Amino acid sequence: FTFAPAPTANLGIGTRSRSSSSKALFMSADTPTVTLGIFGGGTVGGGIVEILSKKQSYFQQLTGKNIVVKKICVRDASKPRDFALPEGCTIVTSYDDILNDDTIDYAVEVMGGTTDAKDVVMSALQKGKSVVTANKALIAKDLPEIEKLLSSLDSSGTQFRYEAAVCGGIPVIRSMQSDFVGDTIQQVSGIINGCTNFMLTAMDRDKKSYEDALAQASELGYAEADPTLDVGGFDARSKLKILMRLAYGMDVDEDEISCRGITELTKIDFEYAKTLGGTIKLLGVASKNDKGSVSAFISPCYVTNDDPLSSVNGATNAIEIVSDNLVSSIYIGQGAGRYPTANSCINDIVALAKGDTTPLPFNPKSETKFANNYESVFFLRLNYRDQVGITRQVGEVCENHGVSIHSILQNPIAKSQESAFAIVTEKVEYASILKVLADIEALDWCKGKPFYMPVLREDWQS
Ligand SMILES: NC(=O)C1=CN([C@@H]2O[C@H](COP(=O)(O)OP(=O)(O)OC[C@H]3O[C@@H](n4cnc5c(N)ncnc54)[C@H](OP(=O)(O)O)[C@@H]3O)[C@@H](O)[C@H]2O)C=CC1
Ligand SMILES: N[C@@H](CC=O)C(=O)O
Repeated sequence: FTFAPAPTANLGIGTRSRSSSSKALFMSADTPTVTLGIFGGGTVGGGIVEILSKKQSYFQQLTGKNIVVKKICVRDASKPRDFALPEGCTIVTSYDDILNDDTIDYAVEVMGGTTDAKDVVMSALQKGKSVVTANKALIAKDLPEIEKLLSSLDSSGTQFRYEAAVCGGIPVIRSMQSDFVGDTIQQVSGIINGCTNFMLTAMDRDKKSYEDALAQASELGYAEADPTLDVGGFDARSKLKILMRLAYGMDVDEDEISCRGITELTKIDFEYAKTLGGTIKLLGVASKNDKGSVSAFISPCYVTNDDPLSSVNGATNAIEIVSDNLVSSIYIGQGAGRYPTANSCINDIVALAKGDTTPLPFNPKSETKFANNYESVFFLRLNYRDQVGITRQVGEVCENHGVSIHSILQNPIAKSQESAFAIVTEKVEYASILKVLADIEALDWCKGKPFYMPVLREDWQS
């Protein structure tokens, strides 16, 4: 390949640029090169390689450098890849092939997991390689340790970027790192898992079964390697934890965040949601209360049809940030999939190659406390064996825990042994709802675990 020499602006800022030494790998003998080692050649890794190939000369103009993928580390080197290997790039299976290669400037970690991925990221940083990752599970777990390492490094040119880790293609990390300095964030909420939003849309709108919806989401590259992380809400919880750190400077223990995925949802919940004039979305919500502490949860939520979130379908994500100055900012875009996610990694890679440093220091650690409770209107669904006095007993249980009932819905009973009705409460504490549910579950007519979900806006019926 021969390209015209690129402008030489920005050379050497934040990177260890060199002149190229190999014609096969490098496009021009006198254009500096930044060399990548990518850990992972799957959905995201493949997308990064494809975009880099497609926009190679544009990136050269933009950064003044050739951005070259030298090695891709995978688990199984013999597996066919669905992307073309760049010329001169080799597939390797040992992390050290990248980590110990001094000609590699940036490590891109897109293999997932939290054990080997952590070793790879820490080791790359220690060796002076800037790191770009899409791994929310790792960041949610280990960002403080990574930051500590970063601050101990001699070279401020060694950077760590993770735009793709939250909501795939939406540039929300960058925005939260740089656009809210003069603002105070009160609430961060929204649809932050593409796989489950795709599934809920497929089940509700397209009448697909849960299994078919999940199979299709996996096929399209939306699901995690272990889809339990998606359907169980854990992937969304990792992202919410990262957003909470950026919004409030707090490091909450992930396990403290109430986390319910979409596995408890049944057809009847969608039917009742429809009767109420809305639908169901898996949401992450972190909100400051009037005492200054922050509560958070991942849960299916009832959303009215006139709420903007109700029409966010497929793998699209949407995050609303409520803050004192900007009031409400909504970010909508593709939250999962090859190109949206790779696009965010590419933005990080190109920013590094240009010599940009991370917009601002990460939000400094604050003393903000986590409160494992929140207030909401709740939707409850109870499966029961029909008998006299059920609604009276439910009313009594609610009264015992100070929970006021707003309405009760019951579709005509088709099978007396297998019926379900729904209750909508007034605004109450989550802790009270848990007590109500425990008492109801102990009643002899109650079949299985009652289901509950918050109703998104407290003014939903006013
Ligand atoms: N897919 C998406 O929409 C998004 C994904 N992410 C994150 O990006 C990361 C990658 O996701 P994705 O591309 O979908 O995952 P894939 O499962 O598609 O790809 C993972 C790649 O990593 C390789 N790999 C996995 N484990 C190892 C290991 N121990 N040693 C060497 N190579 C390994 C695999 O090798 P092999 O091919 O040989 O099996 C594969 O090439 C994850 O952290 C994920 O959470 C973030 C946002 C969106
Ligand atoms: N599995 C994740 C991928 C992106 O983060 C999702 O579906 O959101």
